[in-house]
Formats: sequence, C-alpha cells, structure tokens
Amino acid sequence: MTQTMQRKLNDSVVARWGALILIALMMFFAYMFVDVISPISSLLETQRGWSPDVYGTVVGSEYFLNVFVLFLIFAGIILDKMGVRFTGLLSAGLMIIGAGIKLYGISDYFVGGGFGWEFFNSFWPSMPGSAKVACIGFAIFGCGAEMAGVTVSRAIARWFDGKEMALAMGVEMAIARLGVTAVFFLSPRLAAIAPESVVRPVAVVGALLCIGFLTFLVFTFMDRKLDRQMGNIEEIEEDKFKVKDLGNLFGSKTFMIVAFLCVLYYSAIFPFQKFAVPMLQNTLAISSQEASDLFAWFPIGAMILTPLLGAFLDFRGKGATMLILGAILMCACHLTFALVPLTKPIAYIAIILLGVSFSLVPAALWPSVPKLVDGRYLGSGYSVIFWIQNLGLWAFPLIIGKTLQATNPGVSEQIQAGVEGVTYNYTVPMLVFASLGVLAFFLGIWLKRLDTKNHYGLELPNVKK
Ligand SMILES: C[C@H](NC(=O)[C@@H](N)CCCCN)C(=O)O
Repeated sequence: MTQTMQRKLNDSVVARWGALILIALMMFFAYMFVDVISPISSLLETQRGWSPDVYGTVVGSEYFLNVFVLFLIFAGIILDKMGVRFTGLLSAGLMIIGAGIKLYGISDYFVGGGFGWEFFNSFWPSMPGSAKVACIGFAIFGCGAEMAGVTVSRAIARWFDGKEMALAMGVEMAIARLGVTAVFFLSPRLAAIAPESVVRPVAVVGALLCIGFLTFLVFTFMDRKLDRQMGNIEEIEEDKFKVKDLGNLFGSKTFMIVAFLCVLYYSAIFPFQKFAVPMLQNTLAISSQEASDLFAWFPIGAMILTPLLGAFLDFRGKGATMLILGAILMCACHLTFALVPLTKPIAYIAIILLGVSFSLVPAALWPSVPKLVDGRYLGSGYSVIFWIQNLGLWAFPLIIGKTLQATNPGVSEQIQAGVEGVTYNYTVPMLVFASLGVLAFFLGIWLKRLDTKNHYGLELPNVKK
C-alpha cells in the first residue's frame, strides 16, 4: 500500500459535513414517507376500511421484499460491488417508484373502480384492494429505504473514518428523526383540509422524495472526487467483497448478538411508532391530531440527544453500557403505557423518556459495527443487521395488529359501522413491546461481558488522539 500525504476532501470539515447534510436530506424525506400514514390510521379505517389487522399488514409490508426475497442481502452485495453512488441513486429511485404505487392504491381514482380495482378485490377478501396495492408499493419503497439506510451508514463510515464518526451518524439520524417529527405534525393537518382525505399527505410527502433524489445526486459528485483522491492511497482490489464474507458475519457470535439486540430493540420502536397515535388517541380519549402532536415529542427528544450521545461515544466511549441503559428505559416506558392509568402528563414523560432511550441505542449501536466488522465488507455487515432487524419490523406490526384485534373483539366492526365512542384497549400490545425490552437488556449484558473478555473496544472512544 502506497502512502502519500495528500490532503483529501474529507479532511476539510466543511466538505465532510456538507456531504453529510446532502445524504441526510435523502433520509429526512424517506423517514417522512415511512410514517406518513401513521398519524391517520383512524381515518384509513373509516375512509378505506382498514382494520388494525389490515393496517398492520400494510405497514409491515415495507420490509417484505427485504426479508423474504433477501433484497437487503443483495443490497449489501450491490453496495460493496458497485459503491455508494450507484446504490444511493438506485435506492432513491426505488423509493419514488414505490411511493407512486402506494399513492395509486389509496387514491380516489383506484378505490372508485379505477384500473386494477376489480382484480385486486377478486381474492383475499379480508384485505381491501387499496391495501393490497399499497402493500406492493410500500414493499418496493422499503427496498429503496433500507438500501439507502445501509448506503448512508457505509458512506458516513468512509467519509468520517478516524474522525467524528459517531457524531456524524448521530447528526444523520437526528435529521431523519426531524423528518418523523415533521410528518407527525404535517400529515394529520394535510389530511384534515376539507374535504378530509387520506390521499393528500401521501401525495405531498411522496413528491418530496424527488428532492431527496436530487440532494443525493449532488453528493455523488463530491464522493467521486473523494474516490479519486483515495484511489491514490488505497489498494482497490482489497476492497472487493467476497460471498464467503457473509459466512464470516453469520459465524461471528458478537456480530450476531448486536444484530439480535438490534431486532429486539427496534421492533419495539418503529412498529410502536405506527400504533402510538391510535394508542394515545384511544387511551387518553383525545383527537388524532392531539395524539400526533403529543407523539411528535418522541422523535424530537431523540433528535436532540442522538448527536450529543454520538459525540459522547466519540470522546468517552461506553457504547455497550449505553445499549443496556436504552433497553431498560424502553421497557419502563412501554410498561407505563401498558399498566399505569394514563394521563396526559404521564404520557408526555413516557414519550420523552422513550425518545431518550431511542437516542442511547442508535447512537451506540451503529458506530459500534465498524469495530466488529472488517471495513472491506462493512456494507454487507450493515445489510445483514438490517435484514435481521427487518424481520422484526415486518413481523411486529402484524403481531400487534392481530393482537389488538383479538383482544378487542367486535370493536373494528363497530367503528366501521359508524358507532360513536368505541375504543380499543392497548394493554396486551404494549406488554408485547415491553417484553422485547427485557430480552434486549439481557443481550446488552452479554455483549458487555464479551467485550470485557475479548477487547473489541465497544466501551472505548472512537476518536484517535
Ligand atoms: C439508522 C437506523 N435505521 C434503521 O434501523 C433502518 N433499518 C430502519 C429504518 C426504519 C424506516 N424504514 C435508525 O433509524 O436508527
């Protein structure tokens, strides 16, 4: 390997943080679209006939192709072989196509008997045609969104190698969380404009995805320049991914613990995000807009704290401890929703503390991966973790939707028939989420023990002095 003292583009603070903002903007719009229907699930029940079971199936479909067609694994291989520029643009394109199909599925044109309506209503009668088409669109969108997530992590790891990497990942996640806050604020308001419609928020946020495509396109020019500069000092052949590397990942105990901790933790967060608004709405007897505004504090908390905790990890370390604390906090919050008679102040406190938990775990988890995986197949490392995580993100909305319906017999039918004052009880679904926190806690303890024994450096700072 030939070493030169050439100053690279990512040595400039402005250039590397500028690059980060460009890629984070794509994720900002992606995360907006991911949750665009979360605050309007009640309206989808009355306007499109989506019961909790149907709704759970639609929101889980985002991960279907990633998990069952192994798209995420291919995404990692594509990323390691084709690089961040090609893969990022491909992901942004897939997100736009998927969003367009989902929009078509819930559109007034389609449900009014438009092209394909008859076919999509000719099978699986418990699932409305609008939900089936939405599932197809969301599954394609999900391939793009998750591939983008892996690509962005890989890009940050490269641009911030030996620099403020955890802070950069924290800032990227904070910008993505800002997207979630924005959509929880925006979506119910857009839907409420007369005539009340579930289509408007999906159309507006879908259009915003095109801006994300453009910001990533600008980033590709910067990344090409960095690549040319790095070409001088790196052995390109060494960078090639080999399929047997997947075996190394699945065979590594520590890596698998991190992956399982990730699936357990995130399955109690992202799927909860899909049910939080109706849960608060039903439990506190408030409007969906009020519930949505209350829940918006969750990503706000995470947004403020994630970069700070990322910086803490960069300079002080304690990654494994942060994972354990995050799991305890998440479990306590879900138990509160399940078992404590909920009032607005209690709900605010639990939502904000859940936001703190959602800063501790992501801020520690993602920057720890490069400590466990060889940089040559880091893209595949992130993909495998995302793939295992996606299994949970697909399964838990379904499980929660079915549990909610099973523990509240007849409620969906009454709501769809227009009966006033009928509510769901969320105790059992919230206990399911809390149990995931308990398991994540034990995995965190195990990980910390292994780190002490084998010195992976999970408790050590990232910044080399
Ligand atoms: C960085 C991390 N992202 C993920 O875990 C994604 N696999 C899931 C994103 C969910 C929306 N599709 C995070 O946001 O903390």
